[in-house]
Amino acid sequence: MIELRDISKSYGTGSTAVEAIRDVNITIDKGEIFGIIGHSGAGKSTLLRCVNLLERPTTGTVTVGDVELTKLSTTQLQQQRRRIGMIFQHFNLLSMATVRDNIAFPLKLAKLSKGEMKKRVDELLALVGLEQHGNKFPAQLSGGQKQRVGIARALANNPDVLLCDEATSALDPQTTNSILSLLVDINQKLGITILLITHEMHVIRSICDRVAVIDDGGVVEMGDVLEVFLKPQHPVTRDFVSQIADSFDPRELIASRSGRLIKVNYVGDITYEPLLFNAVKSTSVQFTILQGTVSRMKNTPYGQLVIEFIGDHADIEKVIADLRHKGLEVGDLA
Ligand SMILES: Nc1ncnc2c1ncn2[C@@H]1O[C@H](COP(=O)(O)OP(=O)(O)OP(=O)(O)O)[C@@H](O)[C@H]1O
Repeated sequence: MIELRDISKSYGTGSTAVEAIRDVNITIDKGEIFGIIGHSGAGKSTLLRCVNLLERPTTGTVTVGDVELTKLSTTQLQQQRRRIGMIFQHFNLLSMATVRDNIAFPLKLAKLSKGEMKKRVDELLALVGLEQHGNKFPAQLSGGQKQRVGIARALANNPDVLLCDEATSALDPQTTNSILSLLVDINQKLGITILLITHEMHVIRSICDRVAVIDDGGVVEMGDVLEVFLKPQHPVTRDFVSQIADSFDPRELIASRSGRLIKVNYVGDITYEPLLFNAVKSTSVQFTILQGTVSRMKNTPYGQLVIEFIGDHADIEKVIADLRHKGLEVGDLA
């Protein structure tokens, strides 16, 4: 649905030039929720704005659907932008217009009749749960409600793609979660492809299918959220993962424990099965859980444990082999 090929973007020229994006290649499938995460200044906004050409890349091509946007005329580009909705951190609503008029704004540009416009605004108000608030002004709404207006406006022309520019960064945790649920709902009901940028790993973990980590203008890691989250390779990725992980490093225990310390990762329905108990019960091995997380990423349960096994070496090997056979990823803590 979205293809960014060899994208670079520089601001300024000569000795003051800033290379905000360098050689980025990302392909996003139809119906995916794709997240781009990076620290402040990494280039997230620039990259997102390259997708609808609010920023024109210095080099490279942008294709949305089967249309290469980078080679269109201004008029053709305006037409194609209707297929790409966008929401913003600070909502960007018209303060002097009611909720209904804010949502109707892109419909006016698309020259819908009054009747069609009313019908569509009613549908959109229902979709984002604001049926009771159509005649209010933005100043009379909470942050979460303002973002719902932003989402309704972005969806007005039935876009194929929704770009989200730090859409929950100005919201408290509870409101953030309600907006994230709404985005998933929209993705599932309407099949819209969502591309979001964020500096919060929580956002990625809650709703994204895949993630790209960017640092200093380049992609340093990309893949399925589960894969990247459970086995982060790049220091910047590890940094983001640690935002939602236990800050205690279990390797500090190695010197003080006499048993064998093992790290176990598991994903999917086996998370809720008594695999550890079953693996040790016919052996002499005892175990202690030293650290553990059992949680969910989007809809997938997963667990990460650090376990101390005490017992006969051969029996411990047998337990490890049994766990691996059941699909768990098992390795020594090192
Ligand atoms: N219009 C501009 N002119 C010059 N430099 C710019 C411009 N916009 C962004 N930059 C520079 O490009 C780099 C990337 O900025 P960008 O805003 O894309 O990062 P970001 O990851 O979105 O950061 P933040 O999370 O703080 O918004 C930064 O070094 C920034 O100073």
